[in-house]
Amino acid sequence: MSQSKKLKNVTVGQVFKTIIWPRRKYLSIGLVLIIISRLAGLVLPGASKYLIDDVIPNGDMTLLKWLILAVAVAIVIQSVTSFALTQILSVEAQHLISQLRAKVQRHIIQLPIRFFDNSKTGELVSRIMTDVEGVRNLVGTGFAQMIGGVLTSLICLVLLIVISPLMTAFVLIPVAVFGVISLKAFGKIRPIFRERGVINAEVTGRLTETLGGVRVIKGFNAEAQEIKIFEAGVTRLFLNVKQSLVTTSFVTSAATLLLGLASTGIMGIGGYLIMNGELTFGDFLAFTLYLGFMIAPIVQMSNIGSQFTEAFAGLDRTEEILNTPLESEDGKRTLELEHIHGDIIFDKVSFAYEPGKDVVKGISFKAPAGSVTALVGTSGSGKTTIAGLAASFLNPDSGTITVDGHDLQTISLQSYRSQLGVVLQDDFLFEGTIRDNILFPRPHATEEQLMQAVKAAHVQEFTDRFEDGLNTLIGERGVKLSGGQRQRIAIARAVLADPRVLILDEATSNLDTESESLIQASLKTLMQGRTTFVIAHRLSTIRQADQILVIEQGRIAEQGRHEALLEKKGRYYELYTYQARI
Ligand SMILES: Nc1ncnc2c1ncn2[C@@H]1O[C@H](COP(=O)(O)OP(=O)(O)OP(=O)(O)O)[C@@H](O)[C@H]1O
Repeated sequence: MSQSKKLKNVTVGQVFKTIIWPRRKYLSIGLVLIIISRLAGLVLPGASKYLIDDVIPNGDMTLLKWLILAVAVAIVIQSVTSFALTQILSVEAQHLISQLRAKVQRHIIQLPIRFFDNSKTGELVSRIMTDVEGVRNLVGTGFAQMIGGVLTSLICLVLLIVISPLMTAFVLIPVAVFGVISLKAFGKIRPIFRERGVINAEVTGRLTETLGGVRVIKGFNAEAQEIKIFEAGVTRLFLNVKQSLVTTSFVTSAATLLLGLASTGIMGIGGYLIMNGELTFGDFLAFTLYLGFMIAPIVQMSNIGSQFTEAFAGLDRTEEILNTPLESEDGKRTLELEHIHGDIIFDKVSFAYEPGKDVVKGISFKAPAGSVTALVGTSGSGKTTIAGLAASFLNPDSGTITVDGHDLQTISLQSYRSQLGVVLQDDFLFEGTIRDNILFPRPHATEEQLMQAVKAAHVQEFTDRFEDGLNTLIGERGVKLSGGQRQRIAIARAVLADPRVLILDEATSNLDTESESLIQASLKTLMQGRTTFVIAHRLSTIRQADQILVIEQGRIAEQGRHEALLEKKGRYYELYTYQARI
């Protein structure tokens, strides 16, 4: 709710400039087709007048033939133009949707990590896939209907005035009342549509989490709770739709009522005028038919109006995302480093997720190029945050981090991250082959480079057992891998990427001895010659580290190598002996 309040309305002018104007070619062709189609549509009521006033009373067979020919041609024109219209405009609308989806995804993926910390995955999926869908109404057939409707109504209005100004005036009053009602109504439902986007995203977000975490849910027997939460979500969605339906159906009914009353009045006035000889039967029939043609689009407008309102509401939300600054949009990040040596220095670095609550408090240390810095400490002490700062995922609130003497905040993300590698606990593998997963950071690596990485990470030890080797599919449609196997793929990927700076979050899970020793060996190769920050859980890694930082509540409590720290019998000794006891 608070999110929707923050939103600014997208204006008609903005939409015209960014969506309508660039498509002026399609839309003008569409417009011409609409004009032809609507004019053709008026041939039938026009012909009826001649049929009644001239052909039938005079028995004029020649005129009858011409009339029938004209009506038949008009109908063919109408069907051809409406086909072409749908083809041109609907296809262009879908094209626009795909372009917008790509644009929103491109933007979202470049937002800072902090943004993702605060958003649900499913919610973002919904923003990319669903929010932009409404725009099809702006460019697609909705647009054609609106322009066509306005045009038909105007032409019919002129024809009605020509036939009888008095009867036309009688019709215009309810039309004006209807106009006021519908304008008010659409102003009211725009926030409802926007709220729908929010609810939709929330419900989808939770659903994605529920399905992803199904093991935990079943493990805690929490199905009933999730069912309840989802039901509550879909009910909110239903109530929202209901609310907008009440408004739109009110508008449609108001139209039917007001315009129906007008038609009734017309019957009276028309009958009176015919009896007085001031109106012919043909004119009366044509008036009634034209009136229908004028009214139909106005009633339809309520539908189109809600489609437009929906489009605008979706655009409001899309615009909000597109206005969120990209992580690279920090004017200071202009330094391009061709090659990074990897000397990293933290100088009095502080960081807070929430203002006033520092999680990292004035930390200073040096990580020389090629060294391994192990971060140890209790849970929540700030290890991941420090690693995130070194990875440029987070920026210090005060103090500086320098890389080869340059402030990390001035280095372009592209140039730093191209020399950065991360191996995280629950590493990200996607559907595809093992080969694709390893090649992911360097899709154009040679077979030789790939094989080197595969060997270094001891991936072959298990892929050799698969019939398709490295080409084995993993994920839903392929084999399931063990935790240790997944880690080795992640390590192979990092070896192939050959980064200068490496962030490593060691897995805490206990592995069997064979896996464990293979992983240790792989990690050793991986860390060699790279500036490594490792959130260390394995004793072997900690022992070999060039320096260990013992983190306590965001500060470095102790610093040194394993043996020296043990001798000191301080905090590290306590942690170490406590772990050893377990
Ligand atoms: N995205 C976030 N928003 C707000 N607070 C956060 C966020 N991430 C972490 N914190 C807080 O910052 C503190 C340090 O967290 P951090 O993840 O760095 O600790 P850690 O030492 O890595 O813990 P662990 O070993 O359990 O992973 C914790 O108190 C945590 O609650």
